[in-house]
Amino acid sequence: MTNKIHLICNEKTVPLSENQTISLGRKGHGADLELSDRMISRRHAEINMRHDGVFIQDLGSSNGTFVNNKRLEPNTWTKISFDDMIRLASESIQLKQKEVNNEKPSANPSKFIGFKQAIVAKGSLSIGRQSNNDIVLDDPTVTRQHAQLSFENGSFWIQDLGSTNKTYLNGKEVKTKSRLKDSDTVTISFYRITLKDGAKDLRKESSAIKALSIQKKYPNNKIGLQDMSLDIPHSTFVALMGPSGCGKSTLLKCLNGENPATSGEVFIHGLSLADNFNLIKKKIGYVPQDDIVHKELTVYKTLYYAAKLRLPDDTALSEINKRIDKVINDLNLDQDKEKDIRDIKVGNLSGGQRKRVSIAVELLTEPTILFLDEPTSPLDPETIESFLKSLKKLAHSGTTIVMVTHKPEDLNYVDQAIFLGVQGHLVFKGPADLLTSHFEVQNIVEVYSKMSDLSVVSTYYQKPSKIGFKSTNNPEVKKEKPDSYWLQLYWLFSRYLNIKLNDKENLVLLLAQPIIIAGLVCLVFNKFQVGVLFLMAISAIWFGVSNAAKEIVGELSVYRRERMYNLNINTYILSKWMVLSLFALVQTVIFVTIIYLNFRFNTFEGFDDVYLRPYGQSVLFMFFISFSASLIGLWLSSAFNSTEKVMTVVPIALMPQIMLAGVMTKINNPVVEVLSFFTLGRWGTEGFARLQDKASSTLDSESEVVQSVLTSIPVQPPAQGTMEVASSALTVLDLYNSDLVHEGTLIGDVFDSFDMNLLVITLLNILFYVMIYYALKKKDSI
Ligand SMILES: Nc1ncnc2c1ncn2[C@@H]1O[C@H](COP(=O)(O)OP(=O)(O)OP(=O)(O)O)[C@@H](O)[C@H]1O
Repeated sequence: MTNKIHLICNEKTVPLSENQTISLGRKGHGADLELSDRMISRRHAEINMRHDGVFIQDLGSSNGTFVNNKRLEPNTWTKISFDDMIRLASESIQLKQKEVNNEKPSANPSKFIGFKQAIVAKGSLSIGRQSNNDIVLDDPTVTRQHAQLSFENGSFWIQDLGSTNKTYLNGKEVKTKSRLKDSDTVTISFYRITLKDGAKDLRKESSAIKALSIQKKYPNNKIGLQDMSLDIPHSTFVALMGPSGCGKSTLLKCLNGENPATSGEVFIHGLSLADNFNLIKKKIGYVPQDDIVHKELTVYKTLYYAAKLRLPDDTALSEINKRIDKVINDLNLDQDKEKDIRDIKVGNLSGGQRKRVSIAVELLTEPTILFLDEPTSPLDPETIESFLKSLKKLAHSGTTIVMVTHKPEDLNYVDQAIFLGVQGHLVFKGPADLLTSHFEVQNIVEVYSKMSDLSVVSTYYQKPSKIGFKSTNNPEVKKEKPDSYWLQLYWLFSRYLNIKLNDKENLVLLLAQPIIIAGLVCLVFNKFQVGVLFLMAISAIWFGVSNAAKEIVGELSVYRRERMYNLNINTYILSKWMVLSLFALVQTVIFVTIIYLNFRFNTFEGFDDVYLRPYGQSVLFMFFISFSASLIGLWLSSAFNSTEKVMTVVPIALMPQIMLAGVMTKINNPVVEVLSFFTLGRWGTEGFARLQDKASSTLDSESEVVQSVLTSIPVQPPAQGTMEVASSALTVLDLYNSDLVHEGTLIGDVFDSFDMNLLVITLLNILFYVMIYYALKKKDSI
């Protein structure tokens, strides 16, 4: 039996060992001593026993830590003794000396000194989120059974058990069972595991953000940020301010890895951002200036799909719902008792609520740091107050928040401020209430005006000391592939389909399009002819392009944010293409059915066999054109940065489809013909003509009649006179444009079959797919 110091709270007792830090926090958040009072912050306080006594420090909790009724300064160690009254919010804690049996190796080695012995004794230790693991890492981004440490053949080993967010050994993903040396570091989420120290939560050990001598130069040689260093402690709420264009967003993107610094290094909880980006990015929340939510989805669906796309695959629905409830509660989103906010569409929320939903999406993964770019700009003063109060509460319960703002009054809610002068100079970092005195002015507005003058800025510029710092150039940050392509594709498809189906107005318009256009075709053409086939091809192109043109550009902020997290470009494109194709199929069926029925039952007397045929193949071919045209629309949508620009270029993309199809005018110029190879208008019309001729040729006896009807119908202006309508033996192909489909053209007979038409369209699809891919990839570095 030995005497040991214990911490006692309610019925719980935790022994203290020398050099051991015990964390205290709210139940369910992985603290060593968990307290159930809701007033307790997630990471409330820490107690540490050293050779010279026992010390306590408050970790910036919302409701404070008290020793003998005196509130402790956050992040400052205070010595405590057996007689002290220690209180965390309303929970009392006592320090006591107790007699205990000598300990045996613990089941949870993270709380045990002999970590290596524990592995040897058990043979292997499981690591994961679920409570039955030997090492429990209570973090939503950790998989239930995440990894395993083992001792075999005289060596220690680490193996990832197929976790969603991976296990890293010295910064590299553990793909196969790997030998572990004493000097190695295993990282899972923000837990660092070494054979010497066991599992440690890095968030408790070092500053949240440390930037060492970072600089940003844009490719056009414009300086985004001048050399600067920063150190942001954990659980602080920081305002990032400065005149317009001084580099606030640039700094935010350097710190969160979206657009890394050109030189220098950023550390997040002691881990190099460049070396560990794939790990760190899962624990960073970032809400850019634009909302990162879809207006068509309800709040619940928004959070549900975000959870499905970001949390480990094995997260049960009950866990997801619990997390959704928690983030809604943390952000005070459920104040309206009349209607559950979960059921309200994001588009029907106020600006402040919408911003909170964007933040809620980010909080699902329990980020350790939250970057917010001007969240208060669109909010009214009343909303700002409650909004910033909930952010402050969030920061003091463990989430470091860096918020870009222009509003001086926001400083009343933050702990620290960082101020940038023009041209990216760091001119102030420290407690927010010292900002004006630092610049010897009366108010923040004067700080702004002083820091807009370059000559004044240089006197306040805080140039970092380079002593002992080795500069790294261009820390390359790579975007990661998703954890499962199929699952990501499934959830993206499902979310996008939901968005489209929820937009009822758009749905009605989509269905009205084929009815109106096909109706007009039937009205204008009293008999079936090549002009109808041409308009079928052009309508299919129109459906495809117009349905897709706004679909990427309209959600660029969501794309960029998700891409930073783990979005794969291919699954993204495919999810869009699949949903758009479904709509294209419905539109095509409606269109072809109307055309078919009209010309089937409304024929010239004696020419009953002249109508659109075969029905099935016509539907499939028109769908194929529309499906292919969706790619043109998606390419336009990915190549430009605003919906207005895309809508301006849509007609430019559509006109060649009409002009180069060979119906309006004969194609007899080699340059124009080469251009026509790249249009769906040409291959679509030609394909329809071939289908028609194939069907007519089976009519044997009537074939001449068929052909004569086709040729006997005058082509509508302006095509009059442009077609060969000379002989009654002509086919639709002849009517269409003999130069395009017969010998004597650049490519002669090579494409003289329907199958070849399909092949060319397929090749065009590949071309456009590659173009979309690279247009989207380019957005990574912007
Ligand atoms: N991708 C880029 N390429 C070139 N220059 C850029 C790029 N992004 C930003 N800049 C320039 O870097 C400077 C800082 O821009 P940044 O957007 O970071 O400023 P800001 O302080 O956030 O501005 P605001 O308050 O208006 O949002 C500006 O002069 C801007 O024109």
